[in-house]
Amino acid sequence: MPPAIETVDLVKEYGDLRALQELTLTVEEGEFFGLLGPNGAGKTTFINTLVGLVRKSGGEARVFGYDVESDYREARDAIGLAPQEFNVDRFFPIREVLMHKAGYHGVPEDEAAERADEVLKRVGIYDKRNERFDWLSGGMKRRLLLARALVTDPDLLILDEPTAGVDVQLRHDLWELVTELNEEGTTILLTTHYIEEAERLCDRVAIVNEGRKVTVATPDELKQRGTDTISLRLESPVTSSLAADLESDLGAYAHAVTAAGNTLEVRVDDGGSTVPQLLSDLETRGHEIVDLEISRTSLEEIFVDLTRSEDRTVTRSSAASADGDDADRRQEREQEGVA
Ligand SMILES: Nc1ncnc2c1ncn2[C@@H]1O[C@H](COP(=O)(O)OP(=O)(O)OP(=O)(O)O)[C@@H](O)[C@H]1O
Repeated sequence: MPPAIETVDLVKEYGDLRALQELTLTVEEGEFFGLLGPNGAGKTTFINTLVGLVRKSGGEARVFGYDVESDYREARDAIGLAPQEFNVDRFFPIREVLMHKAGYHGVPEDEAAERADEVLKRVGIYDKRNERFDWLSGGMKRRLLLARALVTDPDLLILDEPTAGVDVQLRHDLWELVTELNEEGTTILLTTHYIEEAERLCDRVAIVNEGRKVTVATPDELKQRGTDTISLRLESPVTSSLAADLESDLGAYAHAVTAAGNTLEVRVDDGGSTVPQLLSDLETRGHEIVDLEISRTSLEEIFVDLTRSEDRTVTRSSAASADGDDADRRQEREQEGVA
C-alpha cells in the first residue's frame, strides 16, 4: 500500500514568497500525524496543495499513490477535509449540506441521507439537522465541519486547526472522536498550535518553519532533545564565584550552573542519570543538599527553540499579485462543494 501522503521536494511560490520550500514528507497509512509550525509556516498551503485548492509550483505530491493534480479525482475522493475557515453553504439545512457533499463524491441519494444522519449523530448535532449553518453556535459549526469531512467516509482525514477557539469540553470530545476514527483505521493529518494536542494525539509530528521541514519525530523523541534542569537547595548560600568554580568542575556533564541564594541550578542532558554523580560531586566539595527537583524542558520550549524565526526578506507586493490563479481555483472548487 502506498503511503497516505507522500510529497517530494514540494514547492509553492506566491510570487517571490516561497510558502513551501522543497518539502519532503511521508505519512504512512493509519498514522496520526501532526503538522506543527508557527503562523505562516506553510501548513494550510501544504493541505490546500493536497486537496487541489492550491496548484503546486514544483515537486511531487501523492495521496495513497494518486498524484494530486493528474489523478485529482481519486486523490480528492480519499480525503475528508475539515478546514480552518467556515466555508459552508449557508442557505440549506445542514443535513442537506452533508447530502450534497456525499452526492458530489458519487454517493447515491438514499445512502447519502443515511450517512448524513450517521455523521451528525457521531459529532453530536443530529438534533440540529434541519437548521442552517448560520444558526449554529461556534462549537457546533466546528462539529459540522468534521461531519462534512466524514460524510464521504475518507481514508485520510485532514484537520486544519480543528480546536481553534473551542471550549475545553468540545476540545476533549473532538480528541476522543478523532482518536476513535484513527483506531478504526483512518489516517489523520492534524495541524495545530496546541502543543499539548499534538503530544497527546500524534504518533509523529513534523515541525515546519518558513515552508521548510525542520524535523520529523515522535513527541517523545522531541522531548528527549531538550535539556533537564536540576534545582538543588543547599544548606548554605552559594556565591557566584563558587557557582563559576562548580561550572568548570562539573563541566563534564553540565551545560550551565547558576546560583541564587541557597539555590543551585544545573542544566544537563538527562537529569535522572546525572543526579547521583552530581550529588556525590557536591558532597565531595563539602556542600550539604536540603532539597532537589528535576524539571524537563517542555515540548513547547523545544518547539519555540526549533522554530525561532529568521527575518523574511521577501517583498509582499509581488506575492499578492501572483495569487489570482489560486484564488480562481479555490472559488471553482468551493462552488463544486469540494472543499
Ligand atoms: N493566497 C496567498 N497569496 C499570497 N501569499 C499567501 C497566500 N496564502 C498563503 N500565503 C503566504 O504563505 C505563507 C504560508 O501561509 P499558510 O497559510 O500556509 O501558513 P500556516 O502555517 O497555515 O499559518 P497559520 O498557522 O497562521 O494558519 C504565509 O507567508 C502566507 O502569508
